[in-house]
Amino acid sequence: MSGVELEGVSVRLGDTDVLRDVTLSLRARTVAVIGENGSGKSTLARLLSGLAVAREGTVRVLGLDPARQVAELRRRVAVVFSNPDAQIVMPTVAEDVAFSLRTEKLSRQERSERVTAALVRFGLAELADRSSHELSGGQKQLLALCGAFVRDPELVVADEPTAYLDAPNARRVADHLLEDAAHRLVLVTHDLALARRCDVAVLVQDGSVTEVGAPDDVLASYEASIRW
Ligand SMILES: Nc1ncnc2c1ncn2[C@@H]1O[C@H](COP(=O)(O)OP(=O)(O)OP(=O)(O)O)[C@@H](O)[C@H]1O
Repeated sequence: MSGVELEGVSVRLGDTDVLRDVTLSLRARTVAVIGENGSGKSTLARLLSGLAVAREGTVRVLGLDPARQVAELRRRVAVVFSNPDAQIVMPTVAEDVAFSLRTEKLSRQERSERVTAALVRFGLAELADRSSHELSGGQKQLLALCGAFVRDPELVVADEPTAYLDAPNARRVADHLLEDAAHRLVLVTHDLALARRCDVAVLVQDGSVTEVGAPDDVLASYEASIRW
């Protein structure tokens, strides 16, 4: 199965080339994307999710062109960003998770079972009937993850998914993302311990991908490059 293939990709936002001439072939199941603030990591995640468009070059995600095959991409790729408010749309927790299944042909019972299993998996079962907009920041992030995972995606693109979470929930989410072999993962993170748990790491510096390889090696280069 193909993963992520970028060839000579540039992305311009406003009058800035935020990504420049990025060529990347990712086949590993779990990939960490690391680098300094403003280096272009989120733009890379948005590119893979079809939310940013390449000005030049070719992008393939699971063999799909994110700019053209949007519906297929939405079906197979789940996206989790650090701000969960942007992803919560329905009044209650259970309704919000069910909303993620709206395009799947399921009986009422199948839908309900899938929602319940996902809520249990993310520790949200007791909050099922709560107002989704009254949750804490961390609970909202768990809900956003729940909505992403209930669709059984082939690839999860996650941008700082543990940013709002306390230590136990961060651990729980990291374990779901990293240890569930059912999906591939591209994980943008500043948490270097988390990056170390991935199969491969990608270092982004000033709009370019400067290193791809074993996390220990890439993290060593990153740490050596930081000017304190
Ligand atoms: N909509 C936009 N218009 C113009 N410039 C933008 C836009 N969005 C981001 N940028 C710029 O693009 C660059 C890369 O931003 P990006 O969010 O991809 O970085 P990042 O590596 O994810 O940073 P962080 O670690 O702080 O989240 C930054 O200089 C940012 O100011």
